[in-house]
Amino acid sequence: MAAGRGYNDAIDALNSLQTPFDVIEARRKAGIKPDAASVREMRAYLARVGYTPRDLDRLNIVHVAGTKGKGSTCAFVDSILSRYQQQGGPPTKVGLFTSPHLIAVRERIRIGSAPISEELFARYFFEVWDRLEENKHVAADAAAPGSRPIYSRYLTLMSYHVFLSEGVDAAVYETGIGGEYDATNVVERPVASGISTLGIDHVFVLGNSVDKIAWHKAGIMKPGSPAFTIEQVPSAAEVLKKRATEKGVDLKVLDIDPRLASVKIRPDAAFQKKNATLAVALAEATLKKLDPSFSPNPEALPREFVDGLEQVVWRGRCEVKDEDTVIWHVDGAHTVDSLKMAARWFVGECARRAEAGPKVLIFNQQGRTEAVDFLDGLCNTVKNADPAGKGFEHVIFCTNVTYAETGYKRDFVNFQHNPADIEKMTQQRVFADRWKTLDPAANVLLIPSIEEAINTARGFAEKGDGKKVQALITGSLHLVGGALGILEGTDAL
Ligand SMILES: Nc1ncnc2c1ncn2[C@@H]1O[C@H](COP(=O)(O)OP(=O)(O)OP(=O)(O)O)[C@@H](O)[C@H]1O
Ligand SMILES: [Mg+2]
Ligand SMILES: [Mg+2]
Repeated sequence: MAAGRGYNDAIDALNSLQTPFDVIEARRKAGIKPDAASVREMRAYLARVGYTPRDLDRLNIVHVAGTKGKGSTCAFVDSILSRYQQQGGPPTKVGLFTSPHLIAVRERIRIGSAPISEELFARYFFEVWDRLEENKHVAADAAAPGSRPIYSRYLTLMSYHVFLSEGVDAAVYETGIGGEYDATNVVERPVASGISTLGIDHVFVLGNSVDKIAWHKAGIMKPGSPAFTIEQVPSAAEVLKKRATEKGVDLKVLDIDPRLASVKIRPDAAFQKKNATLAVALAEATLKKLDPSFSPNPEALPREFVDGLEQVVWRGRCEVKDEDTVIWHVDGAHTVDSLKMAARWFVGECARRAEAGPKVLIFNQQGRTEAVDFLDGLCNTVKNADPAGKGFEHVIFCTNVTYAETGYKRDFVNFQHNPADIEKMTQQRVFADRWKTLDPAANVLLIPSIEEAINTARGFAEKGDGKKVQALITGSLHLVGGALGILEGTDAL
């Protein structure tokens, strides 16, 4: 481990906790997946850091699982609760834990909606590091003495330490993968649980059908805590209902909240209204718990809710950035369904412009072979929206390597992918071949870094007739985070 104890040292130490590519592969082949032991292990680490699950009750946790919309829902809840905090509370301090990160690791742990500072991050990171070492024999049956949690679990563990140390009294938690065996599921008495839209993702860990996936997500519902979800596909809805009954949980299935009719939800799309509906219910449940005098008004949302929903900041999702020669559309969608959604949003934005130039796609998704099937919906949605059936003119597949010269930004170092695949652009070649069959008219390019991909798109504007290029950057939050970092520099956080 590095000798220093600054932020960069913390990120280096954290990166050392990534499971390397060859270990991931070996586990995959052996069929090893997270199970109940993963949560026992988290509890053991929690004990080594000095906490019991009872201590987490002080955080009044709102817990959110789902395939898509978790982060957005959490951001809405955080934003609403923050308005109450700003007026003197309750709550007095709001914490937000999300994943993955877009620009910097510390984004995952926020207080008052702002990522914790580098200084605070480094301090708490090493406090956890030292406590794990000092107490390495505690609960030795559940976690090997001297072992450390892997990357995402370490951050989860650290978030509890940060929030408890800083006196957070309402904390919004996004699950990492699934729910039942997720690191965040050490919480036993959440204030409320919410399950956002379910679909197919993380097939190896969670299973290959929506009902299997729903079983995992349902694992965050806890007896004694209210639970909410929104409309789901029937097979998912059924599993959620069944598991709620088994657990003795009263699961409320919410239709789009009619009180949102007068609220400007962005983007103006049904999926986002579902996220907002869920967020409103979760925020109401939290406020009821924290303030016995709070009672929801069934007719209209209070000002704090409206402001919280309308002014939420959730970067990298449906963002438009108007540059001199390029209009960038940036969205971190990375499943079949959410990419269709992103494509629809993109064509909607393009349709509003009378004078506009060629459409350019910058796409990547690293390490998931099934990602090649993400392309069909993306290609066809754009083609079908055009009266002449014209799709993207230029299609760029790049890696998630940030810079042409210096490689990855420290916060994006990733040992979990096969380095040879990135070097040879193996995955991008598969994407390119597929796109050529989907749209033979497209100019398909392979470009090694995000920086060069962005410059290539800018180049199309120079060669064009002065009309602005309309570019969509999508497929991966790593790609989108790297792109925003390049487009905005350090201001992106
Ligand atoms: N309810 C939803 N249904 C379908 N797609 C959605 C929904 N909510 C958001 N999306 C799409 O998915 C993208 C990611 O949204 P968000 O960050 O809220 O999801 P997440 O569940 O946190 O995903 P991740 O797996 O990256 O953690 C958005 O940019 C949007 O395109
Ligand atoms: Mg996900
Ligand atoms: Mg997320």
